[in-house]
Amino acid sequence: MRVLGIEGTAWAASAAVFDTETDEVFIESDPYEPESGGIHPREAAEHMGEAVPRVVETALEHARSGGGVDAVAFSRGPGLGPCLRIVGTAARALSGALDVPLVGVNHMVAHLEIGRHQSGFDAPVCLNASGANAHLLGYHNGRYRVLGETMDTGVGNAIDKFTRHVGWSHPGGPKVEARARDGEYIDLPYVVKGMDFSFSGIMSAAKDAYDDGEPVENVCCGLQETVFAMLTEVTERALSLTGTDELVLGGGVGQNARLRAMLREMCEARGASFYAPEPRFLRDNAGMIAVLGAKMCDAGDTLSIPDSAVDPNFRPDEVPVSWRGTQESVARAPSESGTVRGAEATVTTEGDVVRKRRLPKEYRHARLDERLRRERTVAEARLLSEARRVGVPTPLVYDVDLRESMLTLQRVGEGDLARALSPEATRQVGEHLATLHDAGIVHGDPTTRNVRVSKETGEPAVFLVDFGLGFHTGHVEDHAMDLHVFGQSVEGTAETPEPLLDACLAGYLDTGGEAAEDVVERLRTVEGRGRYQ
Ligand SMILES: C[C@@H](O)[C@H](NC(=O)OP(=O)(O)OC[C@H]1O[C@@H](n2cnc3c(N)ncnc32)[C@H](O)[C@@H]1O)C(=O)O
Ligand SMILES: Nc1ncnc2c1ncn2[C@@H]1O[C@H](COP(=O)(O)OP(=O)(O)OP(=O)(O)O)[C@@H](O)[C@H]1O
Ligand SMILES: [Fe+2]
Repeated sequence: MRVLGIEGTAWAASAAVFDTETDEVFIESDPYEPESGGIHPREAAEHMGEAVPRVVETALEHARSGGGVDAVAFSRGPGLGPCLRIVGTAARALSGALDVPLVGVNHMVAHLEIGRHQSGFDAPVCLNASGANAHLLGYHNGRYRVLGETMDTGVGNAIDKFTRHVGWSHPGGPKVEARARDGEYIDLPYVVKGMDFSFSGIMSAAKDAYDDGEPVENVCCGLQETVFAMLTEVTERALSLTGTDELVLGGGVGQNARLRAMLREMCEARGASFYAPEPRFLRDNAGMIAVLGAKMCDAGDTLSIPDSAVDPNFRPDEVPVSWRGTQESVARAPSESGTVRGAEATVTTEGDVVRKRRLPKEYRHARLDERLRRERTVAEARLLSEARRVGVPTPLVYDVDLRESMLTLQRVGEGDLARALSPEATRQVGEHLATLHDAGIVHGDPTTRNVRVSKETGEPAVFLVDFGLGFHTGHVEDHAMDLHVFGQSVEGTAETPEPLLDACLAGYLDTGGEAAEDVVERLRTVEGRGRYQ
């Protein structure tokens, strides 16, 4: 089968032909390059109007030599409405004229499927690092689950905003990469919440540093080291949570050599396999649309013209994944023998005592690494004790060794919640989170791996562990984020998440009273936020 792919969500007018027999992908692209500032939707659409017919013609010419095409696949979203509509119109017209099926592809899922296709991995975690997006996806229960994502802008857009501020032309990513090579690392805010993260604080700090006279190459270096360390950390957390040992990278920012080096190093250190497609498949391109289009077409997942509207806010977790088995999953049964390797630390159990040591992470800048290990060890020791004082079951802290970033803790529970999920247990998680929040504490990373379950007395009793990302706050948004992080971890790994999540919220509301109602309301906003900016 040969599939024609058409891409044009924002800047790349691109057409491709994928031949399923030879696995060859022919790509013809024509980028829109704004004269000044960022991507302007109207100008971008004008570019699509001119360039799409041209690149399509070139691709079709290529296909004709092989006998034509058997299907037309196009990017349905997410992206800029005016651009998407031009691509949609072109695709509909072509499928009609050539009398072949029409396939509507989610651009973000295409960014990850190309890596899965080329790597041959079964069930990887996927990091999409693109301009308008940044998220971690894993296939589970018939959908791609968002395990973590940006709480504000996409990673490329964040970098591009900084480069606009210093007067560089779009796109800024490659310029930051080049200048960072001559720079020295500077400290910038580092914000991760479980597997979610945010760029707004670091971007304002980077602009301020530049305005205050810090040499731009140093700001570029600090920016890359911080932003990519954040992405690598949350990726490692997703590997740890799901138990998988495969990672694929997608998206235009994936062209950055420093990001790829960090991810590769992190994977090597934990014995995971890493795959990054070559650059022509990382940046926006129609090749990835054609490749996923072929899989969808093969599964009979085609569109009638009336159902083929584009969707500028098309989320990857909305896509019914027709081309994969429903039993496949990114989640593996966690192993718990001897030394456990979390995302951050190595945990060794000796009788009733566990030693949690935050070993240096070679992938991140030594100064950043030292700062994070120290801050988190201190926060964890303090918050474990404070939580315990307000009545939340946590391990006793026996010893704190800051030089080694090591905590000696009481061993609690017989296993992780990930292996003992029940509505009774998640209800208790809800209750404990409400108690914590009422005391002005957030956990910061309440996943199913950071809750221990004991069944000594028959009924499950849960303990919260791993407060390294916790902090003091009375903000509704921070409290809602705790619930959101827990929800994402349950959805990404549980067989039937709904009753578990309902029980958690019921426990939260029963214990937390009126304040909890505000938090749950905010949770709905957090979940419904269209984060594509
Ligand atoms: C929805 C769709 O239109 C959007 N596409 C998109 O953002 O284009 P993409 O090609 O995936 O990524 C472009 C981004 O990738 C960044 N970029 C390109 N080369 C880079 C490099 N060497 N280092 C860092 N960033 C780089 C650019 O600065 C720009 O922000 C998306 O996938 O989010
Ligand atoms: N006090 C404890 N008692 C029993 N088991 C524990 C205790 N603390 C941690 N563990 C176990 O060790 C695992 C890793 O611990 P922890 O989550 O603290 O490390 P981490 O590296 O910060 O993990 P991550 O960042 O991936 O959540 C936990 O999933 C849990 O199974
Ligand atoms: Fe993209």
